[in-house]
Amino acid sequence: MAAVAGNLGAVAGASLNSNVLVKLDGGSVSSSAFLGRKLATGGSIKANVKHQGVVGKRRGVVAYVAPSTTEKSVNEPKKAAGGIAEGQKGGQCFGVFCVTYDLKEGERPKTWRKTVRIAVSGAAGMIANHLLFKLASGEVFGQDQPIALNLLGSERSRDALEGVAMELEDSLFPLLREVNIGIEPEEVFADADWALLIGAKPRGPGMERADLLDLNGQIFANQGKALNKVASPDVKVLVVGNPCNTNALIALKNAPRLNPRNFHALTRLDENRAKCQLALKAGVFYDNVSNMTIWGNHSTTQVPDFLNAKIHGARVVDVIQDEKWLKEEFTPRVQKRGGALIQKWGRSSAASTAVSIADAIKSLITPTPEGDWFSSGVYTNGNPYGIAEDIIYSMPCRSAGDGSWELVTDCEINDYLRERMKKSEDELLAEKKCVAHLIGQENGYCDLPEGDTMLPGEL
Ligand SMILES: NC(=O)c1ccc[n+]([C@@H]2O[C@H](COP(=O)([O-])OP(=O)(O)OC[C@H]3O[C@@H](n4cnc5c(N)ncnc54)[C@H](O)[C@@H]3O)[C@@H](O)[C@H]2O)c1
Repeated sequence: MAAVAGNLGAVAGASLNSNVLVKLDGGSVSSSAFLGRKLATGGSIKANVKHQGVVGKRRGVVAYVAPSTTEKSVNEPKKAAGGIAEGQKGGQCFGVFCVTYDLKEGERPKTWRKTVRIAVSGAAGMIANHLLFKLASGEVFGQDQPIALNLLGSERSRDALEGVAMELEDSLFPLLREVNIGIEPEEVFADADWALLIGAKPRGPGMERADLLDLNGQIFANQGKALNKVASPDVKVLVVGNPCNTNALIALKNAPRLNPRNFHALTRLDENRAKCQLALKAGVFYDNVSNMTIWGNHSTTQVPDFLNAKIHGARVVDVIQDEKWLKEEFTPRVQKRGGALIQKWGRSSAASTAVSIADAIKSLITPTPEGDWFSSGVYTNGNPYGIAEDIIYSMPCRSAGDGSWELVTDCEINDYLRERMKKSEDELLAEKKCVAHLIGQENGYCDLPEGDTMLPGEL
């Protein structure tokens, strides 16, 4: 943890043990048992600061004030959860986010809602570097919604994680009430209302696809176990790290306490890409494209559904009237968009992925517009499309805006779609066999379909 910022900068360089009481600027500073961040001076501070009665004393301070009407104020003693030592929940509080101020009742921002706690893995990576600032700005959860960020990194990205937290400090986001960092999922996921699982190992040179499934699968098995143990019982889990459908299944299977319906694999980027291509072809602005389903796996077997999609409320097939283009150009273009982007600038999509994560969250916390739907990789426990049960498969969903979703059950499926949907389903069933040892099943074997269908460069 870093407990050094603002007024506390004066003590930088000191090494404070836990349970020390420090008087500072007339306020009282009490410490908790957080681990200290190494300071530039080589010292470390083990203090969680409680500074009273200084609201408005320096510009921007009020922006970080916690208590308000939120019940998750860092001023309140933290209850132990899931065997996590008190003071370690959520990871280690960082810098200015360790400073909390007691506000007088009348000074609390009454319009703010209960703090939402968001755990983000791979927080020092490229996607998170875009996403975290969207979350903190209020763009995703709303301008009256304070948030706490619990950031999970890997051993290798420990320093980078602090760099990210420093940038969050310097951004002075009014709604950002806490930033906690750590490398232990059981600490970082504590009390999480949302878990955005982005961090994963990239595919190394010469690495077989099966090896990657196993390597990343172990990460998601551990993270599933940690979520099961310490996250909020209603935590919404969005898996981004590839292969995201199977990783989501692994996390779900390792979290029996949690509702399987709360696990999602991100296919919103694919949906957005498909909408963009249809808009381009039809010569319309892309917000006129609706009802876009991505069926199946987030791989090149995914099926962008032009049969049920609409432009200006009319069927795409009636507006574009070029079936050959829809089948032979549109479909592979969406399936391989990730690779095309990498060829252009040498790295995988990060900003547009972050946008699509924001979109995916907003789709679950906002009522879906009448007649429309969104795509998400969801648990196939009962569906009218004949998709195998017990996998994570992208399908059309609607939400009442409370974090839950319902399947759209009346899509038209023709032979063209059915054949391709089956291929993607077969791929997911094969991936599931490969990771049987990680989801409590026996007799696993890895016999993946011919060809490399994972998105190029994204693995
Ligand atoms: N589903 C999608 O639409 C989609 C789109 C783009 C990328 N992705 C995937 O998202 C993932 C992240 O992409 P990126 O560009 O941010 O990668 P990145 O390499 O920039 O960042 C990944 C970060 O995760 C960290 N990490 C690795 N293992 C970890 C672990 N066990 N716990 C916590 N952190 C860990 C790494 O140290 C790194 O900082 C990749 O798997 C990529 O394939 C998915």
